Amino acid sequence: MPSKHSNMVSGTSYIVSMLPCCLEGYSTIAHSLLVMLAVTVAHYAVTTILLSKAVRDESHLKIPPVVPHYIPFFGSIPWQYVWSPIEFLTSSYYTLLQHPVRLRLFTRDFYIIQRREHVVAHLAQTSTSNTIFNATFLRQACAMSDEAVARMGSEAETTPKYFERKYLAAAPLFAWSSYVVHRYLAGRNALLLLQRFKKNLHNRIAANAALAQPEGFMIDKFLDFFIHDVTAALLDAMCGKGLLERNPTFTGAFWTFCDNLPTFMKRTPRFLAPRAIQAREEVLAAVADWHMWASESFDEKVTLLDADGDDPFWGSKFFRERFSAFIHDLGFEARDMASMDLGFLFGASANVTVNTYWCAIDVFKDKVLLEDIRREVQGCKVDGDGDRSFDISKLIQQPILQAVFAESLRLRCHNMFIRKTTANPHPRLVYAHTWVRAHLLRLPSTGHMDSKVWSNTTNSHPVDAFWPGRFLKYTDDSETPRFFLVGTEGSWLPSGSGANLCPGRHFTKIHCIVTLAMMVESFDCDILAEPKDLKLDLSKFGMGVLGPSGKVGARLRRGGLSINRES
Ligand code: HEM
Repeated sequence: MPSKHSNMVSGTSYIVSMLPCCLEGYSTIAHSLLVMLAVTVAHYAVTTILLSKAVRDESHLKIPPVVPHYIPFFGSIPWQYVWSPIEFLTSSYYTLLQHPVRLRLFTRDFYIIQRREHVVAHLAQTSTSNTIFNATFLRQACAMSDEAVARMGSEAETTPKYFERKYLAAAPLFAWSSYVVHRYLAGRNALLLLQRFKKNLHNRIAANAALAQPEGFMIDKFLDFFIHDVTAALLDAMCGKGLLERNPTFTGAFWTFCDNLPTFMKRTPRFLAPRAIQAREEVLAAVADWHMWASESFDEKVTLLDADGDDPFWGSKFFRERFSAFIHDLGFEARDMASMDLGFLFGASANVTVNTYWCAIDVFKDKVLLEDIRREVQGCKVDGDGDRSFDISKLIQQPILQAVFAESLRLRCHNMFIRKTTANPHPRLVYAHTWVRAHLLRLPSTGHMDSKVWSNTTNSHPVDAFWPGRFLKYTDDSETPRFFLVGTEGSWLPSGSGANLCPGRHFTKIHCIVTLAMMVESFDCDILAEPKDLKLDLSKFGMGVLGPSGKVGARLRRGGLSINRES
């Protein structure tokens, strides 16, 4: 029987006998780690040298250099973008570079284009297309079927004969659809839309029973007023009354849908986002129901059209003709048509509502600004029309109203323009880089936060603070400021620029200014929010106007001039 002592000896000798083996194991690991470290450092060094070589090369045609990165296969993973996108785009290494760069992510290359002249020059190009974004938005956010999305992006589709594709590098159906939308939102059509919106909003404010209480009322979410009154007035103005009358819970579900854009774009599964997916189903069913009802109720021979060809069922010729073209001429499914119109309603309502909401917060929070705005609004009342109306063309020229609108968009609207290139870029970019065909470009609108453009010399109003004075200039001989955008070209791009410029940009301005005018006229409002609640919610960064991160309550009571219902 082995003694205790002999056990110890054999245990010790076992350990001793294992040592070389373990050390060998450790040294293999250490060796592998050293090799990996050497590879990553060498890879980083090589990509850094290539970058600086490319930057010094001043020949006209070159491909943007790859951003230096350590691990060959992974590429540069922009972690900072996830938790602080604004900081990433304004101060990270990539964006401080003065020329476009290529970001390699696994096997894919993305181009980041910074500096306003580069961004503007690229947006101006008709050889790039935003089809990739449109298709992804329709498929992932609006649940359009793969077949319909494929048709929208197909070069084989034909458009109505009257449409001649002239300048957009988009597939025929996208290009035609864009043309029709631009026509709907321009000239007299836009004026009619505005008149309907103004009247609807006026009537909704006049009919708001809670506002009629002498002591006013509190709302937990000030945004609810915008969702249920302002957005509803706009939806009625676009679609006629049928959509909301037949689907009374539409506005709430619609807002849940709009608010969840990132959820849909990330393809979050239903079990993680049941409310968002349910809301999307509800709004899609409502739009399909409105389509069905309007197409059954409208009779070409009987229905009375107004002088501009609009009818009460479809609300406007635009929706009626679009439905007819896609369903009857092109044979699209009713469900896909609902996705298409839902996408349009999103584009037409989400950003404009949130920006107007911010403007109201800014104005009601600052009593001096509120007085200035009330003075401007008073100066635009139409003589002899009681308290009912404003001279709109004068109203939208008011400097402080315009400055509030523009400053809110500068501060809160952060777009990421995603483009696919199809040809070489504009010749103006002589010292910039050009790129090969069919690559994705991402063009952030970081100019909005460029302190060289937006701050004064003493930096008394930092770029991340709301200050409408940035857009105002006082001339020597006048007490009244002038609204001023000169010098900010390319640094203020809420509506994009160039070939895909937002067709709703004029309506956006009028919507905001008219809504603000009606609100300051009709009621007083205390904004009940802590400064931390008014910080930007970055979850939708790159997708338009960002909302506040916290809950913003308000106390509203009728004030200013009371308004009567318009017939
Ligand atoms: C604050 C409000 C708004 C912002 C920030 C905004 C922003 C934009 C931007 C940046 C684009 C171009 C995207 C690109 O270049 O890839 C765009 C396109 C578009 N916007 Fe707006 N927009 C606003 C309001 C509106 C309104 C009120 C409408 C309609 C009434 C509208 C309808 C559209 C449509 C239909 C497109 C696509 C146009 C096309 O396919 O050619 N937008 N918007």
